[in-house]
Amino acid sequence: MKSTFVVPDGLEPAQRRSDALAPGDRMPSHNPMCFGCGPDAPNGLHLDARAGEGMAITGEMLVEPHFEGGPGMIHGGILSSAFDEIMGMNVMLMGVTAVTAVLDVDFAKPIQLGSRLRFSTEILGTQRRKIYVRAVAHLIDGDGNSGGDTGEEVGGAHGLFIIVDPSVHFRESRAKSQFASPEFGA
Ligand SMILES: CCCCCCCCCCCC(=O)SCCNC(=O)CCNC(=O)[C@H](O)C(C)(C)COP(=O)(O)OP(=O)(O)OC[C@H]1O[C@@H](n2cnc3c(N)ncnc32)[C@H](O)[C@@H]1OP(=O)(O)O
Repeated sequence: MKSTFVVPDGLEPAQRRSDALAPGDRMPSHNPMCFGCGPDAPNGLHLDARAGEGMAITGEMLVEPHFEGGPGMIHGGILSSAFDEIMGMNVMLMGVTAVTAVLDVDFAKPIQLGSRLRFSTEILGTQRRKIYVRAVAHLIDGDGNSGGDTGEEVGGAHGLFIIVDPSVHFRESRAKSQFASPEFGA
């Protein structure tokens, strides 16, 4: 992965919450209307994420026709959103609420509409409220059911997430949401 993102030395290892999902379990959406993972978001990415081993998760996504940027190609903002979401879901393994402060994306290869992408992401470590995450995206091989990451690597990303108190962070915005949750202070 090509990147100028600096991951500091001496990070603390991230701790998986004691009741985190088992490897292979589907990760629930944190908000049904979320553009990235929400099943009810009409034009969303509908990322399907699974818990992995340790501090890793995986996710899959179909590059839908309405994700077009250049002719026949994925829009760069869509790939960025997918990385943002899958890394944000990765952070949920820790049992904290965190928001993205920095997103660094390597658009390594063009991605055509109709492709299926597989994301692999892991938490690199923490420093106070900061959580450092890295992800890569591969094309899923032609048979459509490999589920592996043996296809071509088409992108990579780093994210810096900051732990927040959801009842404070979403206090003013939550009334605008179509989804109300006690976690957001509703
Ligand atoms: C179940 C519910 C799920 C809830 C949500 C799950 C979402 C999943 C996926 C989607 C994720 C998103 O897109 S979230 C949406 C996009 N992101 C946002 O809207 C965030 C908007 N920005 C903010 O609200 C704020 O800037 C924060 C919260 C990120 C930081 O503000 P703060 O709380 O005042 O913290 P602050 O003291 O400034 O910084 C804390 C530490 O982070 C460092 N830091 C802060 N920003 C940066 C930065 N840009 N670059 C480098 N470092 C930074 C500081 O130096 C400091 O380090 P040190 O002094 O400790 O060294």
